[in-house]
Parts: sequence; structure tokens; C-alpha cells
Amino acid sequence: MITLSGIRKTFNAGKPNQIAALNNIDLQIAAGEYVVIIGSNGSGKSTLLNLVAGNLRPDQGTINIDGNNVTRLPEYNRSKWVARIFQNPLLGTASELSTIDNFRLAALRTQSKGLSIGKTAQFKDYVRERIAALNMGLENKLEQPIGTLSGGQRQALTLLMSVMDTCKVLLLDEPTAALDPRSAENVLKIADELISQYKLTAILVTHNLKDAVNYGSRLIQMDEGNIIKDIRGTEKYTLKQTQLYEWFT
Ligand SMILES: Nc1ncnc2c1ncn2[C@@H]1O[C@H](COP(=O)(O)OP(=O)(O)OP(=O)(O)O)[C@@H](O)[C@H]1O
Repeated sequence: MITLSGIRKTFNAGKPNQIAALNNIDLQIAAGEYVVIIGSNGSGKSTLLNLVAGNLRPDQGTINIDGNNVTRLPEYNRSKWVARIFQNPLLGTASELSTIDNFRLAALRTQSKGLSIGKTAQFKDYVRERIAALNMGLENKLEQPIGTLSGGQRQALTLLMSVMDTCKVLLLDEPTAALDPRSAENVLKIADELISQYKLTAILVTHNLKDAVNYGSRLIQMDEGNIIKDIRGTEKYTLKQTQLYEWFT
């Protein structure tokens, strides 16, 4: 589903502050896989996500998504099938617009063929039903400016908005870093459910080792631009948080 081959990315090349953010990364992520990436600050996690999202280009190597070579494809041409959730719940939505209008904008961006967008009651019912499934009572706040909702509520809606249509790949870049523990847990549970429900291929970058143990089907550790651990299957499911701490010592 996602294949990175021989990916290198260096910032400030040729200058004293040159930094090799990614060193010859080879990574294959199968369709439906949920990969969690951990690693110390500056190890290259966000750079890797930026390359998959398309807002950075590699210096060397190729990126394939769903059989297409997207290495040189700009971000806006990938956004139909690649959605990204950031740390800041304020990113990705228009604060002054209502929740329903934000969903309309998101649907227009991906231009789903089967869905009549506009101001139709049908679209509103479709969105209300899906928001109700989040079990957060937000279906009663469709007309409220989305900026008046809490960070956790917004992050849950942004997630749903991103995956509802043609999205195939979900990139979660520390999506709960700005949330209180309860909201953080709720948002990750929702993400987990949406990934299964919509059969998405997902990458979660996190510094939270508990989340790294609890979520995902595969766990990768990065260090200085390299992948230094890559575990999946039974090894992933039986991993303990204490073992993970040892990876960092
Ligand atoms: N646009 C940029 N210009 C210059 N250097 C950059 C840029 N983006 C990232 N870097 C550098 O590349 C290295 C990898 O950064 P990256 O943001 O990918 O790390 P990270 O693992 O996501 O870190 P963190 O956990 O702190 O978010 C770091 O040394 C960083 O300073």
C-alpha cells in the first residue's frame, strides 16, 4: 500500500547545520496495517510523515501509494486519499464555520461522486448519523461554529471528516498532544474504530509509550533518521510498556 524505497532527506545541505533527517529508509506498509512510530526528538518521524503526505519531497528514493509513484506528486493531488491529523486541533478546520459547513468543505475537497453535497438535507442526515456514532452528543451541535467546541471534540470531528470519503491513508501526527488525558484516550479510540471501519492504512506518530503499546498492529522505532526497530504480529501484541522504556535507554 505504501512503499518507501531508498528515501533520503537532508536539510541545510552543504551548510554547517546540515542534518540528515532520513538515511536511506526502506519501508513497506501493507493495506490495512496500523503502524505506530516512536523515537526520540529529531529522529525523523515527522519528516517521514511529511514525505508520505507530500508536503516534502525526498532528495533520493521513491514513494508509492496504492501502486502509484507519488514521489513528485504535490500534497493537494494526494489529499483525495491521504488525510493528516495534526497535534493542534485548530488545524484542518475553519473555526468560524459550523460543523456541518466544515463537513461540506471537506466533502467538496474530495469530490465524492456518490454523495450529493450542497445544502441538501440528505447530506446533513448522512453527516448527523456518522457524528452520532461517535457517541459524543455532537450531532446536536451541527450548526454551532466548530471553533466553539473543545479541542477533543474538534479532533474527533476532524478525524471523521478526514476519513469519511475517499481517504485510504490516515496520518496521525501526535494527534492527542494538546488534549487532556480523557479526551486523548477518546480520540485515539475513535481513530482506532475509524481505521477498522473504513479499512484504512494508518501511521501514528506518538511520544506516549502506553499508546504505542495499546494501538497499532506494528511498531517502529526511529533514531537519527534510521528505522532501528520494527515489530509486528504476536511480538507487537504481547509487548509491555516496560520493555518499550528499555528501547530508549
Ligand atoms: N524544515 C526543516 N529545516 C531544517 N531542519 C529540519 C526541518 N525539518 C526537520 N528538520 C530537522 O530534521 C531532523 C528530524 O526532524 P523531525 O521533525 O522529522 O523529527 P521528529 O522525530 O519528528 O522529532 P519530534 O519528536 O521532536 O517531533 C531534526 O534534526 C530537525 O531539526
